[in-house]
Amino acid sequence: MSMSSHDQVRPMIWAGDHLRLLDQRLLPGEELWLELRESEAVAQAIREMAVRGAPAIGIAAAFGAALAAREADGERTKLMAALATLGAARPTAVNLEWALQRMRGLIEQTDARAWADALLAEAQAIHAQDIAANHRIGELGGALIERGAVLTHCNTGSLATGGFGTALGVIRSAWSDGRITRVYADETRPWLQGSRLTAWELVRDDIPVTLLCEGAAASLLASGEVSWVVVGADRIAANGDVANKIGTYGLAVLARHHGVKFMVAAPLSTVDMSMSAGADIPVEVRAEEELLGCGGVRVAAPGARAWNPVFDVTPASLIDAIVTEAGIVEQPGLAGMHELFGQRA
Ligand SMILES: CSC[C@@H](O)[C@@H](O)C(=O)COP(=O)(O)O
Repeated sequence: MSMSSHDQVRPMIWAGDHLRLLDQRLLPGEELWLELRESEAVAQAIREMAVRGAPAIGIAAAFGAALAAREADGERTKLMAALATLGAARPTAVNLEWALQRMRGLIEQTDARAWADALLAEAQAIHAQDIAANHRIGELGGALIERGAVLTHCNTGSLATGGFGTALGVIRSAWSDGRITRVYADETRPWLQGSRLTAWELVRDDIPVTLLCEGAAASLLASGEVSWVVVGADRIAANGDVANKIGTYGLAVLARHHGVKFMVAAPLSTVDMSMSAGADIPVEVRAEEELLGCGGVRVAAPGARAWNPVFDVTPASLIDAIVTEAGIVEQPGLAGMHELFGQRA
């Protein structure tokens, strides 16, 4: 199935009795929709990055839980085991566990015979709420941007969420208000979410995008052209520390050094007030092979090893604003985070 330019991209669609999922590993070359009929297939799609991006994996897991409810046929142990498998698929983005906790709460409140319908309705609600949250984040974050160029990292757009995007939603919104002169996007090694996915989304929206390798970010920020670095998040701790795609921390250091503002845009489902500081956030380390090659072709010298952490933690002190659908925390710290989020997230 192909999509024409300007269609709203959705990373997944519930198709009556199964989940249709756009395989992000093949973009932009091929638009292949996977048909997932079992919860284990959804867990595998999350583990193997067919779907990625914190909110999107939470939504996919919710649909996976709905499939699991059908498979379990009223057997609580079976259903809970399937939810545990989904939850273990990736460790850093709290959105995954957040969505599954909503499902567990519902299982407690609902008669076993109604689990399948109730969990499906909840998954659809999570999906719709995420899209609405993104639009609000876009409005709030977009209004912070003074006219200038922005730099973003990884992919935080429609593909990484229910639709529209977090950091990319901010950029979309500020672009349509005429506040952005140019969008720079890091290519984002090793999965190239920037060059494959962010560029694909922006080009479809007729928003000009200029790619750079992460190593060029210092020179770009030194040039004075960029007014904001805008990124997403996989988990935000109670003190405002932020886990996001590897390389985000380096960008925040560079931004502070060059007097460039640094914004984190994320929905409430990414805020984890139970985690007191970023040091406690589990950081996923993926296979060495992902880094030793490119596009499936080995490029590193034979015998070389690789260290492949796929997220890092940016201290709150380097962040100027955390933007959520509930509002903005400026210069985030414990007090500001508690004032806005309390026990909500
Ligand atoms: C709105 S997406 C926010 C984050 O999930 C995003 O910046 C990111 O780090 C995605 O990492 P990925 O490994 O592609 O799942």
